[in-house]
Amino acid sequence: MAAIEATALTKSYGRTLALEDLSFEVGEGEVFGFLGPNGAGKSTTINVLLDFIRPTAGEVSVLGMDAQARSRDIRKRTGVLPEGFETYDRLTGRQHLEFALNSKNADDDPDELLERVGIPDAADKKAGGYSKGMSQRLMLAMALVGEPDLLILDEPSTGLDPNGAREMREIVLEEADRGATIFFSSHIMEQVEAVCDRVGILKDGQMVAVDTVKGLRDSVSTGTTLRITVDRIDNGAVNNIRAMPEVTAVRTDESGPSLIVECNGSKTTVLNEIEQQGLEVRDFQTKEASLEDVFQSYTTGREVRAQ
Ligand SMILES: Nc1ncnc2c1ncn2[C@@H]1O[C@H](COP(=O)(O)OP(=O)(O)OP(=O)(O)O)[C@@H](O)[C@H]1O
Repeated sequence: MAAIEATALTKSYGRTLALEDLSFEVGEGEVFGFLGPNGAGKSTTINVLLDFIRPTAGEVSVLGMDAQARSRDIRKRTGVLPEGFETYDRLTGRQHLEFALNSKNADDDPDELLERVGIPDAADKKAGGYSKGMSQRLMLAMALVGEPDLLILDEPSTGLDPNGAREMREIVLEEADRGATIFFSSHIMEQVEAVCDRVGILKDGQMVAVDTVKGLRDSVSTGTTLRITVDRIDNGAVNNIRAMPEVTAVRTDESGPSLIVECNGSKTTVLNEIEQQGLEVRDFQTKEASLEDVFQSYTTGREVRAQ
């Protein structure tokens, strides 16, 4: 059973088409990254999954249940960290958690939850005095209440410092280990790259790519760039390497000294040829397209070449 199954979803707000014939599936236990530029339709999709808004057309099932007919049952088994949701100034961290525990009929220990999200001393302080990062951590603790089967995290790193962002990643991985499915929207590519099994890229309400990070990289990268540190640069050798069928470009960098070789074939063949040309290979690095490059390629149409 898929944890989320969206079929031909369309949502229009007047003349704005926020989602257009959007279909995708998230497997049970999967960590799925949901990327898209501002206005692509990410929040709209999440709101449809939770039945906060109704689609103009199409169907969604969440945890095997129809998102509209069974929204209460779905929300009981789902932890949500919504984007831009504000804590209640006059309630303490513990009171926020008690509210979440009651609504989920769960019996987690609020202190343990706050400890887990890194704000153990905040339990009895009013949320009005929390920093942005503390509020975000409290919201995460609320999402974790009751060991949900599905976690929907909308921009979970908002307001977090680098340590907070790392702890967030660790919690996502722990939850995945426990067997939860995680649907994770983010603009921070390192976060997505570090935790997601698969990534979907949304643009103008349509899913323009869905794959593993590696699969996405392979789909846009026009080749591999090798930076090879050699003992010296020899123009004759460089010309011979440039003439290899798998090599598309060679640049030299006197500092190093290094050769920067763009190739479409095996890097071993290139390295062997460099040695055949009498140069000594001292070190080499391979640079692949980053998820950032991939995102740019799918959302702006610009060609990608790893630098
Ligand atoms: N309540 C609304 N009324 C009218 N238009 C809306 C409404 N909510 C969203 N839209 C429009 O629908 C489109 C998708 O918006 P959505 O908020 O889902 O995008 P998003 O990918 O979450 O963006 P962001 O990354 O900026 O949060 C946008 O063009 C937006 O202006």
